[in-house]
Amino acid sequence: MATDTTGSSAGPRVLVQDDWDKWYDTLLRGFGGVPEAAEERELWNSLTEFDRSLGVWEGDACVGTAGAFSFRVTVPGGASVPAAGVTMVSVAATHRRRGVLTSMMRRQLDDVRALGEPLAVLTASEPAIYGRFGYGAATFHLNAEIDTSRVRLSVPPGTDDIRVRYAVPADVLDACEAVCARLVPTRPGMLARLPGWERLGLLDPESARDGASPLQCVVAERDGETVGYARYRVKPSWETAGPNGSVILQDLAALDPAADAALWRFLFGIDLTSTLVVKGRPVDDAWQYLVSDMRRCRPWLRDSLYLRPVDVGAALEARTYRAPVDVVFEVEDAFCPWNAGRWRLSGDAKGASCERTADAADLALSVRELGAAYLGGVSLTALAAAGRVREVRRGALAEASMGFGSDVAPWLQHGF
Ligand SMILES: CC(=O)SCCNC(=O)CCNC(=O)[C@H](O)C(C)(C)COP(=O)(O)OP(=O)(O)OC[C@H]1O[C@@H](n2cnc3c(N)ncnc32)[C@H](O)[C@@H]1OP(=O)(O)O
Repeated sequence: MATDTTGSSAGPRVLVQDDWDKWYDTLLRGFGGVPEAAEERELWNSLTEFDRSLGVWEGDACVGTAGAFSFRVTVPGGASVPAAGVTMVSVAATHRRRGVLTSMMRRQLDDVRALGEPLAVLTASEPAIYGRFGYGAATFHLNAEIDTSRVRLSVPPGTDDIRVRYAVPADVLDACEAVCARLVPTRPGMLARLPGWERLGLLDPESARDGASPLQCVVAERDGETVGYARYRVKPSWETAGPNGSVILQDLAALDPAADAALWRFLFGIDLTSTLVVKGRPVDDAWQYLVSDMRRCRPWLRDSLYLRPVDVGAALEARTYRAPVDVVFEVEDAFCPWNAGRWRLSGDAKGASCERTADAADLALSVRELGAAYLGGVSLTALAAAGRVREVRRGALAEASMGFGSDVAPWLQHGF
């Protein structure tokens, strides 16, 4: 990757430490200009990968920002694949719609390719921005607002063997991280933790609480071993008819069904509350199958991780396929033309090869659809029904769609 830090043209140039404050203030202003608490700002400064962060400057004024983190993302089959985590994208409102974002996306994807990362991933402030650059929505978040005064939870056998106890979040951080680390390989879309990122889960600025308590934490233990945890806030409310508080779940992880159910049972039962607000959960989260009344849980979905294959061949080879696939894809990729053309994918549950071919195409699609389907959460059949994938050889769609699917819903465990 280029490390030019001297460029004075309007093109993107690599960020240096001394410019970070100006660069970050440009980013904050792009998101409305509300200052961040010192601990949050300091955390993002420490996590910034300077050699892969870009700024666009006009004189000494920063007018564009874009960063990338060197993530590894779990793909179907359990491998952990290098992925650029695109982040901190903004363009000054004085310079919008002049191609500044496009110039940063161009430079960034060229750099990602040069680094040999097969994938780029991001979460989007607005879904309409990144499709043109080849990103497809690959994972979704389940959100809910559960009426815990009405909805009952039935728990599986073994739940009573779990002890749920309060803990200071920082005191049990290592044990919580160990739980997460065991879960990362089990679900496509999850990110392996980079050094320093564990602090994200402890961030607790007053500005983020909206009247709720500081972060609270419980751990689930079986025979003294930590098998899960939940971090949440409580927002009390006193009304004429009595207490009507809310529990706002930040994150929860558990190693088995009993530990998971014990944590949800705890959250459902916190005194003086009648609503459990749940955001950013996997779409197949187990609590849905334990509740007495799903309608009163008010579930809704939101797009979460957008994925772009930067090297189609390497990306398709990096994952496995739950049923045998032998299909030629005709890939359209206007923004990264090195991907365009025909690729033969041959794979199964053990491994895969994906090479350039002159053979006739079986399926035609753009790299954006390939990105959407890549983690197994969006089916190629569904995309074909929307006209986004075209079946050329009869039978190829069902074969590829079956192979690409994932039994476990892909999920991104936190934003970035
Ligand atoms: C991964 C992340 O960090 S997500 C965060 C993204 N940042 C934000 O939302 C902060 C606020 N918004 C901004 O800073 C800017 O408006 C940006 C970054 C979204 C766009 O920057 P710009 O420099 O204006 O984009 P640029 O001029 O390169 O636009 C390229 C194309 O995308 C389109 N586009 C840009 N932004 C949007 C949008 N929000 N919605 C729909 N289309 C958009 C443009 O219309 C243009 O289309 P065209 O090629 O057909 O003319």
